[in-house]
Amino acid sequence: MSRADVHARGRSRPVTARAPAKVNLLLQSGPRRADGYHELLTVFQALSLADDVTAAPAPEWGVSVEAAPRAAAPGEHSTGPALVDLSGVPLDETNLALQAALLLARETGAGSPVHLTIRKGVPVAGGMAGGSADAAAALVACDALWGTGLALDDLAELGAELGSDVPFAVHGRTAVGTGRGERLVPVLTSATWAWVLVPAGHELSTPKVYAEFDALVAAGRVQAGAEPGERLRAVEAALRAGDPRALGAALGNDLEAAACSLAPALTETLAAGRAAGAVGAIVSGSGPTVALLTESTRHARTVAERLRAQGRRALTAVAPAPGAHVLEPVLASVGRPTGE
Ligand SMILES: C[C@@](CO)(OP(=O)(O)O)[C@H](O)COP(=O)(O)OP(=O)(O)OC[C@H]1O[C@@H](n2ccc(N)nc2=O)[C@H](O)[C@@H]1O
Ligand SMILES: Nc1ncnc2c1ncn2[C@@H]1O[C@H](COP(=O)(O)OP(=O)(O)O)[C@@H](O)[C@H]1O
Repeated sequence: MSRADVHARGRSRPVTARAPAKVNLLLQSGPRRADGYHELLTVFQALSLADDVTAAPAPEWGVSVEAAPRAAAPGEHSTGPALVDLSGVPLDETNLALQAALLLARETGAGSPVHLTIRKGVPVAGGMAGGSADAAAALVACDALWGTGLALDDLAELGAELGSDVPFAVHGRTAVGTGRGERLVPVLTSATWAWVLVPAGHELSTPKVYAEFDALVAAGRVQAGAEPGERLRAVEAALRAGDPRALGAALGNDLEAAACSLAPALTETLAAGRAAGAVGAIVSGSGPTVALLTESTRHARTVAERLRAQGRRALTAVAPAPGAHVLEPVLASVGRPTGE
């Protein structure tokens, strides 16, 4: 494609894209590889909890962040700000959304400077891949703004250079991830799954959690990647059957012991989630968000309310959600996830 074609297909107005947070229904980790990454067998599921990124033509490259407005939950009459702490989001060239825009510009030769505005609904450093969602949304928004017209697979491949979770944020839905998590195969599920997310109010660093996992494996306290096929089959069967209790029983995360070792209060949060009626409770990815599976959206609201009554934060979300996609202007203000 020539540069002239690219500009003819691009847009002159700002473009907003939305990309989902994720939970890992299953995360099995082998030992650390020579390149420093762990070989994973994971099942990702994308949530209605999401970040939006607006790309607007600007004199110079830049990024800013604000809290996403929250839609009214059913039965509520007003909306309010999302309770996401934005202080952990870098506003320099280490920001994953800005890195994504610069990478796409470099690879295609098409881009001119943009200012990116991130509206965050996903807790930062919470094990829900919010930074990866921002990178995926920036790729999709800039692709539309500049008219580069890359296929989703090409955007996902570029995204893998920025982080292992970025390809999944591009594709969304439910998928098995292998390699370092960047190689994806979709999983069939026609059911809607209802989640409650309990943010911890502090961050956990992904590299530190993997390092703690290595230490626990070396000490013989955790096994690296036991019985991968069997556990994957149980998750896939529950997804196909649309059975929340079966899926709740099949959830598993090899990083959970490491996350609980670094943040011991998580053990109590997992127990509180089960006691509140969740059919499955798991640390999301490297944590510290706890993801609770429930039987229906109504049940999710009940579980969330029980947890809030104990003074905990609880967000509700449904899954699977689509991957990164452009929001046409009329839709940009609707469809926000609900929650406390
Ligand atoms: C644990 C998971 C589970 O989905 O998600 P989060 O909890 O961070 O959301 C992922 O493996 C995180 O993926 P992501 O956050 O994209 O990590 P990357 O930027 O690629 O890597 C950051 C660091 O994590 C470690 N890392 C990551 C992926 C992997 N398969 N093995 C690793 O050991 C490495 O120390 C690496 O330097
Ligand atoms: N756009 C972004 N949003 C959030 N974090 C970002 C972003 N860009 C870079 N980061 C860095 O990535 C780290 C991990 O953030 P995040 O993706 O939210 O969590 P996790 O890896 O636990 O899923 C943050 O601590 C921050 O330093």
